[in-house]
Amino acid sequence: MTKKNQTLGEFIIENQSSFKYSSGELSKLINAIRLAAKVVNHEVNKAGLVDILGDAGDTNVQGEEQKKLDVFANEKFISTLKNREIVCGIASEEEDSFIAINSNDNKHQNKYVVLIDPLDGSSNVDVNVSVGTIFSIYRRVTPVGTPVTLADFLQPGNKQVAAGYVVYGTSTMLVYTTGDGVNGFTLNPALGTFYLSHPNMQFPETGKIYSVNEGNYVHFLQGVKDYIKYCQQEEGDRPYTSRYIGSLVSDFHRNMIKGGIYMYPKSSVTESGKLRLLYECNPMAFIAEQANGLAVGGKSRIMDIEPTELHQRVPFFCGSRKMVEKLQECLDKYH
Ligand SMILES: O=P(O)(O)OC[C@H]1O[C@](O)(COP(=O)(O)O)[C@@H](O)[C@@H]1O
Ligand SMILES: [Mg+2]
Ligand SMILES: [Mg+2]
Repeated sequence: MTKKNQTLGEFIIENQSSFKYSSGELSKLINAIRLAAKVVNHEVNKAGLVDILGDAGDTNVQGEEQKKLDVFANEKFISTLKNREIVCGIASEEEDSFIAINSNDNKHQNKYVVLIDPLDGSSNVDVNVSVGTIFSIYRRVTPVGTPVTLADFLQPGNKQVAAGYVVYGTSTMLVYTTGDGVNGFTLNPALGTFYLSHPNMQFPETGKIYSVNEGNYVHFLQGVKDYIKYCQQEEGDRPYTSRYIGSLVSDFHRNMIKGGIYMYPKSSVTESGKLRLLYECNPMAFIAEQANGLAVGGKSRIMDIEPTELHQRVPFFCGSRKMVEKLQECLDKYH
């Protein structure tokens, strides 16, 4: 029974039995993510006081300039998971390839792999605007006891066993699902404890907020342009309000609470869109669907896309059911 203000630790133990593969391993994994999130939160909160702002002076496999906090968060999540020997592999936005984790006895006994966007919204890091972390968890497909392979990571989103995000904002929250609804926990910084503050989160059926980088408008497909025009029309409960933080986690979180749609379409400049399927779109899609929302790439359900590459990008439309359906209606007219 979900009790408001239950600690995350209590919630994990209490809900372990409702998880069909429960052996305690996933609980340990979520606990490790909780710990790493607190370490990163501590650094983010005092970012201006320590030498952690600005560029790290390196580019990642996406060709993006890495921020010092990207590198810090990446190291913290990887070392926290590695040291606890609870995963057999990790893939990260900041790592070219996946990392195979050998347990001390070299027996690869663990059955979960984690895919992570250690710091989401990097363009906002230096300007004190909320950022996040995104994680996605799968059971491996290769036999336990053997080294993980790429196949363990290239699984469709509908195979996820858990997914979540941390938002480092005015407060710090960890929101996650194991396929049994979505729950949000707020960190009490004085106690260093996450408490259940948002039980059973649900996207409102519809909303009045649309989130898209309109700076790319001229490059969008006609169907997307039509939907944005629809949002801006003086009719019925419209025009909607445009809100775009530029951190997927923060835009998604606001829209899940208030009702809204987030869009990162493909365009003549970003042919496959910008967001990465495996550690941005799939985890957010799992949460959206568990919260009665929708997540599509256009016609296709994001979680049914068969991945082909670790860092592949896809167009992403996600949010309140009725708003995503209206967008699809606009797209269907042309494509
Ligand atoms: O600046 P743009 O092109 O609008 O892109 C913003 C989007 O890119 C991202 O920052 C990509 O994520 P990373 O910061 O993890 O690379 C999303 O969080 C955000 O929604
Ligand atoms: Mg990101
Ligand atoms: Mg990132």
